[in-house]
Amino acid sequence: MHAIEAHGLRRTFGDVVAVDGIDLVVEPGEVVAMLGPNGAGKTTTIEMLLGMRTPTAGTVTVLGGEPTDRAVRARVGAMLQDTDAPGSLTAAEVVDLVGAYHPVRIPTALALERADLTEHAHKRVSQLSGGQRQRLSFAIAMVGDPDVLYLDEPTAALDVAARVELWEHVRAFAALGRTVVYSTHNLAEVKGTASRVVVIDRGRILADGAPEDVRRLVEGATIALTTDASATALGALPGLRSVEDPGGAVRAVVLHVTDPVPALRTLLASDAHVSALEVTEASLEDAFFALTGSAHADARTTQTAEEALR
Ligand SMILES: Nc1ncnc2c1ncn2[C@@H]1O[C@H](COP(=O)(O)OP(=O)(O)OP(=O)(O)O)[C@@H](O)[C@H]1O
Repeated sequence: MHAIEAHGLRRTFGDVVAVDGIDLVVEPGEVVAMLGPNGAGKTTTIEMLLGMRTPTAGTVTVLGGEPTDRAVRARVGAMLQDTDAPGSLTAAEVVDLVGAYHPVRIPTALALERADLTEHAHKRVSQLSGGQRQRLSFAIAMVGDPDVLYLDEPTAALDVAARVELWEHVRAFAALGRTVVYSTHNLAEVKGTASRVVVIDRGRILADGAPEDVRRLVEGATIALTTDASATALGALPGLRSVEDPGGAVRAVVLHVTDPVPALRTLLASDAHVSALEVTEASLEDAFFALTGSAHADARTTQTAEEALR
């Protein structure tokens, strides 16, 4: 049995097509990162997988049943972007309440511990900071010991240390063989956590596979170096992406090219002094930009680099 099976999922809001025909089959134990820019349709997709939002078209099955079935809901945990809990209750009381709904649950203290909220357990929700409230949402999502866990941009309000902790807890949870689907627009949050990445933009899936496979969808390399080459010489290089300290005698330069060899040959054949040379193959970030058409953003950067050299 698949953990999640969605076919032809579509959702419109008036004229806006938020989700435009998504097919997604997730097996138990997979950790899927739904990666996409703002407005890509990630939240709407998660809401439909949760049975909270009715699809305009398409079907969803979770753990072999309807996502709206009580028995299915009891085995699903969700951390959404804005979960409201009664401000007058303490964090522990809220987790307790949600735990009482689940036939199988973990102790409240353990859920709070996994969310690093133990020391704030007896604070009222209204007294928690934004990040602490987000961690409370994580504790709520975990208390029912779910088989399927959805996390919608779970680290948005968290500081760096809290982010690291949260991903450690997610990885430990996934290591138990549970299914996790999370949304993010932060590439750093794909690496090391997701076993699979689904790149989504304008309501459609653009790529779906292991992070390594998605990265391989784009060819190319990034060349970083420091040089005293003239502005004219730099301007003639292909794939110029950024120039640091354009007015200085020595500049840090980044190029993105399909084939690094001709660019390197041009550079090294010139009289310019080149140091700190680093060539790296295309990253997941490059793949993401290429797939989502955020290449426009790249073009803008290049233009800025060229303008900086003028
Ligand atoms: N309730 C709604 N009413 C009208 N339009 C909506 C509604 N919810 C979402 N949309 C629109 O649907 C599109 C997809 O939104 P969604 O929130 O699913 O994207 P997202 O990928 O989660 O974005 P973000 O990263 O910014 O949270 C957007 O254009 C959004 O404005």
